[in-house]
Amino acid sequence: MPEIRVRNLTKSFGAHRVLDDVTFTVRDKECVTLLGPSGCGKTTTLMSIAGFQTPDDGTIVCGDHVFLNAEKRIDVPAERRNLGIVFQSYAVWPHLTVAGNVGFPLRIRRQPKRVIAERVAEVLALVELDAYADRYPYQLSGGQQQRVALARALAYSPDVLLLDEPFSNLDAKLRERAREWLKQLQHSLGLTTVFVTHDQDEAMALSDRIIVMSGGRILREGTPEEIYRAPADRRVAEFVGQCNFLTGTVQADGDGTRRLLVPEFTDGIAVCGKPDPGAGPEATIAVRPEDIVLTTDPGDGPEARVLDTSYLGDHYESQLALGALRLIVRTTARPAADALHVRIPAGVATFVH
Ligand SMILES: Nc1ncnc2c1ncn2[C@@H]1O[C@H](COP(=O)(O)OP(=O)(O)OP(=O)(O)O)[C@@H](O)[C@H]1O
Repeated sequence: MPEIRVRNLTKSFGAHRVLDDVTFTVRDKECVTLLGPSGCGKTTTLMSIAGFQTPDDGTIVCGDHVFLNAEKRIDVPAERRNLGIVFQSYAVWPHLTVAGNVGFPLRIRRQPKRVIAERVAEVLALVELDAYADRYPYQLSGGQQQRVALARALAYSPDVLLLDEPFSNLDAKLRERAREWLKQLQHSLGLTTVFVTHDQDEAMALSDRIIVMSGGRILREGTPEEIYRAPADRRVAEFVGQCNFLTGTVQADGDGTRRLLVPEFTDGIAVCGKPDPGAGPEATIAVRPEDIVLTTDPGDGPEARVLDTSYLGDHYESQLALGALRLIVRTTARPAADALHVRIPAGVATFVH
């Protein structure tokens, strides 16, 4: 499968710039997710790759095939890009059976009947719907309909798969199953895939890499672990999981470690990794709720008061007060009501811009 190279995409609707210098690469066999809040430009980016939107500027290349070169006025029509596309709504035709739906792209490509029948049987087996070939969409569940849409996208062996919130109409349980199932299929077929979602759990579970967008720009790009552990940008940290933010002054220790000095933690908080907070003395760090340790040892850290605790099945989530500072903490055991001390271990806090 080819890789996709998107360079310097820019798109405005009137005075509203919805894509601003968007550049990324999706490598061969990779599943990359565009993640971000509603209106951040994910769909516009995907539709530009698909050929349903024409950016004002930039280039899109798929393998050796130049899809778009705005400067040279190259814009290959969608039907000549050989992409498999699945949208949010179940885009299956109600008047055609499952087999009729899946075979449709092959019929318009004037493939012989025998070839169509073989290929339809092959992709229906892939999406585990071989027993449903003669059913009509109204006789299928939402998840099954979405699998028909996916089978249809796979029927003509696309070079790349483009998926825009394909599971958003499914309930939570079905969504999780569909996600697992798509991941296995994507890996076993080695499909270069671009996935669009605003659901961070879905992005984390499915992707080799995640691209976080906001306001038409890419904020951060990395593996799910990199995005979660070192978000680098406050908006990314807020969007992917929960986070505590603490602002203070930076002190560099002799051994190269840096500490954030905040009034509540008299010894400061050891901060790891990049990015460098910059030349200024003030910086903000991000600390995930599950990384904060609660103890009963006064030597461990400042004393905290529990404002509220919620039981969430596999963990407890508590709101703590340390003077004026508020922290969200996630623990496996219910925190003690009093004599509670807070420790932020070295290596868990990262700088954010
Ligand atoms: N045809 C259009 N005319 C004017 N504005 C548009 C058009 N299409 C998209 N936009 C605007 O461009 C911005 C980006 O839209 P886009 O659909 O790419 O966002 P998104 O991140 O996919 O959002 P969502 O998750 O809600 O689908 C939005 O502010 C949207 O209102």
